Amino acid sequence: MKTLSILGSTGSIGTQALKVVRKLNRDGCAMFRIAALAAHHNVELLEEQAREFRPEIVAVYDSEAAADLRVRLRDMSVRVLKGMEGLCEAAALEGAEVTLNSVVGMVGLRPTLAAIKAKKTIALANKETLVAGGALVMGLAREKGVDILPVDSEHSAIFQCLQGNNKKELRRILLTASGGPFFGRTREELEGVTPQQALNHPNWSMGAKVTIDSATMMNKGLEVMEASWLFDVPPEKIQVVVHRESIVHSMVEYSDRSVIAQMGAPDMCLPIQYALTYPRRLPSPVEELDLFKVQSLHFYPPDLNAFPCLDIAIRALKRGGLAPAAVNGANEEAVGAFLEGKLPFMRIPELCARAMERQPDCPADSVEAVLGADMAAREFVRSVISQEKI
Ligand SMILES: NC(=O)C1=CN([C@@H]2O[C@H](COP(=O)(O)OP(=O)(O)OC[C@H]3O[C@@H](n4cnc5c(N)ncnc54)[C@H](OP(=O)(O)O)[C@@H]3O)[C@@H](O)[C@H]2O)C=CC1
Ligand SMILES: CC(=O)[C@@H](O)[C@H](O)COP(=O)(O)O
Ligand SMILES: [Mn+2]
Repeated sequence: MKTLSILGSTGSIGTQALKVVRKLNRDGCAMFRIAALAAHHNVELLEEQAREFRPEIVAVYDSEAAADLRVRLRDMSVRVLKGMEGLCEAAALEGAEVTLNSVVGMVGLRPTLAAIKAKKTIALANKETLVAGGALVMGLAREKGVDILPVDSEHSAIFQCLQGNNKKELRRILLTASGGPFFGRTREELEGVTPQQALNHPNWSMGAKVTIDSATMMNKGLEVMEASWLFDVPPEKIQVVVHRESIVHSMVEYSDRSVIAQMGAPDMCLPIQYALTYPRRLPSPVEELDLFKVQSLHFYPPDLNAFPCLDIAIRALKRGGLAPAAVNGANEEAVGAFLEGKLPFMRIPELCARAMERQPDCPADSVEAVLGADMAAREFVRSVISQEKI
């Protein structure tokens, strides 16, 4: 029996994680107990999940929503917590062995650190945590002897390709990117795209923020940073390869030029389940890969002119310090504004680049420093939007 805390249980990754748990428990392959659930404000779904999985605590970031949930669950013996404190308590709950962090955004940083301090194994979907606070997270994980198991599909693929091989003999990582809904378009053709068009990912059904990141290719930039921290590989050894079908989830090349790929149907249940059952491989709800149906796989270099976010993120990683936190904060704010119709699509990269330039060179050596850079970048984006009355 493995006991789990799931942060972001109402989201795309969170609900698929509960699907995996439900199926494995029903099949009797592995038994999971859910000790804690957490989300922002979706109390309808949290109530449903709490009644099904009977956790000890449910954390709701929004205070009013927490009060509402407390009333809804008054017939149950469950503690309903609120705010960042509640999120951190859910992440570090005594008795839980694995904390799945699948909240979206920088808000995931403190709970990740709280879980590592409490020596939980971390199943990490929340890439923004590593992008902005990679040095803190990986440093603390090393100090506490805690495993960070990747959930992001490409990183799970790389992790799987590394099993049984010598990391010292790794030559490079080939990180695949779908290219998103706007693959093949020029920069000019991207000027007027709408949120509805950008939310139309060709291969994956995901939350809104990561879907827009895929459309700008900032997602791949964030993933280069995530891979660099997770596998301790410099940016020069990570090559982004556009692969339209999202069947090859990533590859690693060794010194002898052997390239090992991890493939499968594009379904997040697979990497989620591998992180939860690692090192075991159990039957999953993922459909069989039918190569006769797929027939051909395509690979292209990324177009950095049409998708400058990828280049901005790689430059931030090379610069180091608080530059990635600034880019990430600006991106979160700009993506939110784009989704609300307040910012044109191609201004996302422009504002991220400007936020990075404004960020002084300082080490990312404390949570306060990282959150400060994040906040400054967000304020910068907000001030540009309000001054220009976009
Ligand atoms: N979806 C996917 O297939 C993939 C996602 N990822 C990464 O996983 C993470 C989650 O993505 P995804 O599931 O798509 O996102 P969703 O938008 O679908 O879900 C986000 C989850 O985070 C919760 N949340 C948001 N803000 C807070 C907060 N302040 N406090 C507590 N909980 C909060 C939401 O709660 P509520 O519902 O109440 O708002 C929801 O449960 C992201 O970092 C993404 O990049 C990585 C690879 C694939
Ligand atoms: C499923 C997953 O891991 C996403 O992060 C995915 O990679 C997004 O697709 P892109 O390759 O288009 O960014
Ligand atoms: Mn990914």
